[in-house]
Amino acid sequence: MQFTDRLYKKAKPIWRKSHDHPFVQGIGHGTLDIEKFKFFMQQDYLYLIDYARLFALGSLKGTDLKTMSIFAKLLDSTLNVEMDLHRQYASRLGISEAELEATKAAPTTLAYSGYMLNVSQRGSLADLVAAVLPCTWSYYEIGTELSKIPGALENETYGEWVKMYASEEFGELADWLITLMNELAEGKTEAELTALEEIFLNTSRYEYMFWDMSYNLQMWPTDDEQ
Ligand SMILES: Cc1ncc(C[n+]2csc(CCO)c2C)c(N)n1
Repeated sequence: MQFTDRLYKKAKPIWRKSHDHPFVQGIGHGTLDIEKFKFFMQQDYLYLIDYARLFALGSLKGTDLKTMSIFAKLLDSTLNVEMDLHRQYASRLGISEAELEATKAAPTTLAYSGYMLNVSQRGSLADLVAAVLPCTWSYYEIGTELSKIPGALENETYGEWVKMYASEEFGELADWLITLMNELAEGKTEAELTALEEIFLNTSRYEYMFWDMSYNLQMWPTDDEQ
C-alpha cells in the first residue's frame, strides 16, 4: 500500500463530508445562492495568494530541478489560471477588481492559510506536500464527481468552475503531487509518517471548514468589519 492510499483512507470520512456539503452540492446542481458563491470567491482569492507562496516555497525547498520546475508550474497555474478564473467570475458577478483586492480575510481563511504557511516554512518539503495535497487532490475529486451530475458542466453560473477543477490539467497536477508525496515518504519512520498524516488530516478538515464558512458567510463573530 502506498503512503497516499493510507492518507486517502484516513481522510475519506472528512472528504465525504465536504462532497456532501450543501455548498458543494449546490455548485453541482446549480442551486447555490449566488451571495454564498461570491463570498467564497473573494475568500478563495485571498487563500490562493498564500497558496501561490506555498508553491514558491516548494520550488525553494525542492532538491532537484524537476521538482523545482513543477512547483514553478503550480505557482504559475495558481497565479495565472486559477486566480484568473476568480477574476473573471468576480467581474461577471459584479465584484470590481478593487473590491476583490480589498477583501478582508475571514477567520477560517486566515487560520487555514496561516496553518499551511507555518507548517511549510518550519518543516521539510514532505510537510509542505502533506499540507497542500488535500486542496489539489480533493478539488480534482470534487470537480470530477460534480461533472457527472447532468447539466453541471453547462450551468451558466457554476459550469466553468466545475470544468476547471475536473480538467485533465488539474488531474495531472494532483497526480504529480501524489507521486511526490509517496517518494518523500519512502524510508520515513512510523512516527514521521504519523506526523505527515496529521498535517494531511488537518488541511482536509480546513477544506471542509472553508466550504462551511462560505455557506454560512462566516466573518468574525465580533461584527466589527468595516
Ligand atoms: C480552499 C481551496 N482549496 C483548494 C483549492 C484548489 N486549489 C488551490 S491551488 C490548486 C492547484 C493549482 O492551482 C488547487 C487545485 C482552492 N481553490 N481553494
